[in-house]
Amino acid sequence: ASLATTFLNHTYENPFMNASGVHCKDTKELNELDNSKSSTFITKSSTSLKREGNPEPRYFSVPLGSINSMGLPNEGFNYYLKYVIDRQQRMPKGNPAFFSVAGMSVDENLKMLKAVQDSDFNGVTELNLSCPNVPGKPQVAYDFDLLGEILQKVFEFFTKPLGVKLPPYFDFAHFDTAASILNRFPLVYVNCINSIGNGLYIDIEKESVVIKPKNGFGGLGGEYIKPTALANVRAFYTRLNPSIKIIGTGGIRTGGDAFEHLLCGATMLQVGTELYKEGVSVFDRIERELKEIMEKKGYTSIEQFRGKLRTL
Ligand SMILES: CC(C)(C)CCc1c(C(=O)O)[nH]c(=O)[nH]c1=O
Repeated sequence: ASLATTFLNHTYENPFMNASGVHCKDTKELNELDNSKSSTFITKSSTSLKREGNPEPRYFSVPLGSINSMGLPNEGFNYYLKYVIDRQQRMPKGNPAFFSVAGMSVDENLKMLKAVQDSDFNGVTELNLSCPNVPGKPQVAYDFDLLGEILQKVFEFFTKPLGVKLPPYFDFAHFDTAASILNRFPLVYVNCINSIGNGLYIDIEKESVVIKPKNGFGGLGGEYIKPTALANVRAFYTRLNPSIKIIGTGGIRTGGDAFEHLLCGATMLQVGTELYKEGVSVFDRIERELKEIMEKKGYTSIEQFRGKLRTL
């Protein structure tokens, strides 16, 4: 069975890569990803300037996943742009890399995207729409008027491949409204989902929360979020123009989880929490497990079952 995956006219040897934010903060982590069985990588969402992020503990692994309130710690936009452009020069035939931006304001996002547009970067850009809005208003992706406005402004000048990272939605009216907005723009993909926002994990022995920022509230990842991730992948796969691909992120721990995301219609698959727990060897394991499942079912390629989820 082959895991070959064509995405944006490039054939990757497999659909797997890291989720932004995990194992992608500096050159060491990015190089390790690039030399792993991950088909490519995405950088930590960058802001214009380097950010320390929130006080620690700000990430905590738990039996069924993870909780985090990192606060966008990153080396700054120029650091990551330099990394991906140096890599293009080092490996002109390398798989296209992904570059994530998450400005703290609409203007900061536009400024960074203009810089990407004017640069030699020839990979894929991901706009993290969980980026914060003005205090008191929900994140951009949950403010539908602002969602349309920011994409309108971006596509007035951005002509390189652009995808968006979406938080989970939980209501059909939200799936419908978000999809109707996204369908208006020449996006190359939507990435479903970001962590489920503002969960709370408690250590019963200490009768305490486990992360310091936000009184312990943080984004959930891992097994907790797979059903929500699958639903969002399926909801957007069935609502968006076929030209807008789906990247499946959320709860991918085994080859079976990957198979389920592909059944829902995902093209590329991102691994976050499990990569944090296992390190880059997670890609070897998940790829082996997915191949075993495909062979048992008689599939030789992913196209034979992608999107073919049955209903009753
Ligand atoms: C939540 C934000 C800090 C606004 C964006 C960065 C981010 C973070 C983070 O840096 O805290 N964590 C996530 O699970 N998803 C994200 O998109």
